[in-house]
Amino acid sequence: MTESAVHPALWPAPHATGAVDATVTVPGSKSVTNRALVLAALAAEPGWLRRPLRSRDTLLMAEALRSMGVGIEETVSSSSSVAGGPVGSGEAWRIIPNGLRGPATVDVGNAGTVMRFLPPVAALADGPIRFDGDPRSYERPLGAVITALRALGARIDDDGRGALPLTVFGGGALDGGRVEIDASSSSQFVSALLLSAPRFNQGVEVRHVGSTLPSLPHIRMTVDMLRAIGAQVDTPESGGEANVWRVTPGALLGRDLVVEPDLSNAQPFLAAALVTGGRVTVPDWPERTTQPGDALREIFTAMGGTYELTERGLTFTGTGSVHGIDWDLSEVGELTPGIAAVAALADSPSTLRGVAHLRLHETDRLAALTKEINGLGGDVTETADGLHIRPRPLHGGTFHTYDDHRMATAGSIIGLAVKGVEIENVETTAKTLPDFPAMWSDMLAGN
Ligand SMILES: O=C(O)C1=C[C@@H](OP(=O)(O)O)[C@@H](O)[C@H](O)C1
Ligand SMILES: C=C(OP(=O)(O)O)C(=O)O
Repeated sequence: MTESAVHPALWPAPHATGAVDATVTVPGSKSVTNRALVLAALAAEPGWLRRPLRSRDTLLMAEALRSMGVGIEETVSSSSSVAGGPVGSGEAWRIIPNGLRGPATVDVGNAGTVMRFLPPVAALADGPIRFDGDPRSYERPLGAVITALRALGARIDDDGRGALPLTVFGGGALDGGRVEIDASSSSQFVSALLLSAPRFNQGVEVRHVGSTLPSLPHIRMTVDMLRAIGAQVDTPESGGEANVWRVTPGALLGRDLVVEPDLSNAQPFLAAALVTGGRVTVPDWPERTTQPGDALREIFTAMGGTYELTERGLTFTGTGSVHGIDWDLSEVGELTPGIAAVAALADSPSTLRGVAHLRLHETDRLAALTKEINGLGGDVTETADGLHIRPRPLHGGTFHTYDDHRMATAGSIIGLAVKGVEIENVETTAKTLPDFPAMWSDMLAGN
């Protein structure tokens, strides 16, 4: 949780003078876009990705795959309808798989999906692939993936810390087989091994052996997307053993996929409806999804709002009061900063549990939320696996973000209700939502 060495300009978080009433079109899901890119790169034929998220994390993924030889053409599509529903004109990426090869250098930035999903892909490449990234990427856990890949036949050089930087010496193929992994610090370890596994000679059997496993919906997303592109996957839910996933080797199809809006990035806008007693509609909210953000319907309802899911999308309405909650967020950890921000404005205390692994996210999110909300006059304490939040009258001040997009959006939610909040480095939202400041102002202007 180190503060930025340089202090970029402060962004005065807009204060809401009344109830918001807006429709907010949210760009595509980071998690879906980056999985789709990996799967399309491993496929046996070209594929399309429509309405992909264009943000730092997804551009880093695309660039990394390109550097390994994959063709990714960015086009503006004028197609009026594709499988999955009408799309109108918009951005589309054509992905043309090719023989994966090194040498290449991959910049992972601070993207968990890039640093975890790509080393297995690199193991399939012909030649060395070096991985490097932001200083924080050196601290985020990766050791379990490195160890698992070595057990599956990969050659990897790292500096012995089980983290970046490292080089994967791809041999053009990987044996695969059975492997045990402790994924209690990130579900992305399991997703990483499963995503590339159809291309391993023996596929994979991954057994999670840790005490807890966070973000299960993200593992379900991996499995669903693998199946949709032609892979055979056995899971605990499909009658297999608990904590064991199996992927059979086989060719992947070229797909035409429309990316759903990022429901976790919809969070600050729904929160705005909740804390201002207003109304926000997010078009194209999927009826069925593995995205954890879908849980906001239930969580923000428990915090005092109501919602309607219609063909226009999800309309979330605040009632004017905001309540505290006692909630296990282990499945939906990435929603914690936004929930904590709303909880700090509630009429009763909250306990957020099950998210110890957030200490290893973009920053130590439990420490950062505690420090920044308390810096505005709040009363937050860290627990072993979460936060206790006792709402207090808050005052203005600087909200530091520690290069964490979700800290920036969390501070903005508080700024709606508290005058004089200034967000340090709001540009960090570019990780997954580059237009956030403009979208936020437009929402307040009722557009
Ligand atoms: O697989 C994914 O796309 C993600 C999984 C989760 O990671 P953790 O399991 O490390 O929390 C989530 O927090 C992250 O934002 C995205
Ligand atoms: C934890 C997150 O990202 P990453 O994919 O970098 O792990 C997040 O977006 O909240």
